[in-house]
Amino acid sequence: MESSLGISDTRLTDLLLDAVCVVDAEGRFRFVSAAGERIFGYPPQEMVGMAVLDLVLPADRERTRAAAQAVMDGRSHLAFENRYVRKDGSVVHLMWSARWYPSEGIRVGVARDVTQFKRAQAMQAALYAMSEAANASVDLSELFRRSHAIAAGLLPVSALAIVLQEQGQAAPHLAYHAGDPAQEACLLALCDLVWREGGAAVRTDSCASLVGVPLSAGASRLGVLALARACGGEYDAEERELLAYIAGQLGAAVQRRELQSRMKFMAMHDELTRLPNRRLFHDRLQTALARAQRQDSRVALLFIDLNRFKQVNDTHGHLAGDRLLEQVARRLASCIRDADTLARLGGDEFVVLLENIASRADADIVADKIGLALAAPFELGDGLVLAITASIGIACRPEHGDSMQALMARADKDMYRAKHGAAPCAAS
Ligand SMILES: Nc1nc2c(ncn2[C@@H]2O[C@H](COP(=O)(O)OP(=O)(O)OP(=O)(O)O)[C@@H](O)[C@H]2O)c(=O)[nH]1
Repeated sequence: MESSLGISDTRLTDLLLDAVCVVDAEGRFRFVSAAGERIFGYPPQEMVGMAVLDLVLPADRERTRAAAQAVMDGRSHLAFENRYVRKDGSVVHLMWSARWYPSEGIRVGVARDVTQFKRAQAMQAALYAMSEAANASVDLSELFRRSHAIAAGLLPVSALAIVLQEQGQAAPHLAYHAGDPAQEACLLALCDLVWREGGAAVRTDSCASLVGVPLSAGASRLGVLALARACGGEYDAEERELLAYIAGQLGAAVQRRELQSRMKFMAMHDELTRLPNRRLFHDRLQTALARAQRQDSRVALLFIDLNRFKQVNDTHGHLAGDRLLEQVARRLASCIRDADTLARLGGDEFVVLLENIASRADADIVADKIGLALAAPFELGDGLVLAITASIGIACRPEHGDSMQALMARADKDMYRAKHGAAPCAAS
């Protein structure tokens, strides 16, 4: 057919970026314009005679069948969206406008490739969802659960695994796995490969198609995020790119969270010995006293102050002093039970909180144990061996008071007397 300009309609449609498709009543292509090759990946002549639905992504077929029926019932359809599988197996997102011509028995549809737009939309959705998850979730496992849900909303996922490299650990450990348990082993093997080689990897196993991407933030390698899809082909380049994007967001969130928990730890612990600091100790003591008052139980405080520690610093240097404090902390920790609290109040002062003791004698036993533990010489490196002593003061609830202030003051006073060779405070 000629246009009023004397150019054939077909040559005009060939100029369009959108593909014009003419489909017969049986749902077979009768004509596809030149843009069809770019959009569907098939030369237009090869598409003639093919059933439309055979090219539609299986998940979208039912919707597409219903939309085609609506068009054939005379309802023109604008902006219907579905996905086709291109000749090379990749997926293209299309937006259609279509009309049925009853006298010719044909349906004419114009297909626009909106893949780039959809991808940008998906990335945007992932960005929002991930940043929301990163800020809202309370802990890492909740963040991982939400990231899993976001990934599953954008990609086919039958199982997901996250491995993380913790500080001081030799190798990354499994931090999260959800989905088909049968796929855990192959996901872990892929995580191991990605971690060792430092780059994204894909693998097709008997159980699934897998993809793994590094989790990192800046120059820090944090772990690996890996997905499995049980059926329906492999992850294409676009899906891998989307996953890398999610991993980038997740990596930044994990790093932020690690930083937060490190800061939280540092606010409550002593940097040198990693023991609870004064602030955390006060919290624990308050809680212990409240419990003791409820249960009418006994609590003891042991104040431990090293004797002439300043001399160690002055004679052997601050580093030797630090090493000595670290070793003292370890020896003190070995003298108490898990339920007791050992803290460093500052400098060379430590404190032990004993809960649920039967009598003052129990506190004396621990004090003797500490004296013995500290009596053995300390090897501080470079051949330096030192012996030290400590002064210990004891206060017990209820006999020395019921408040934190009263017990701390009493234990401090008792320690001072011990240091200066005076007899312990008289029992009150
Ligand atoms: N190496 C090291 N020294 C510290 C640290 N914190 C405090 N100090 C030092 O510990 C010393 C404590 O001095 P003092 O309180 O006089 O303790 P002392 O020498 O044991 O004195 P007495 O308790 O009276 O026997 C000071 O020299 C502080 O500078 C630390 O983290 N590392």
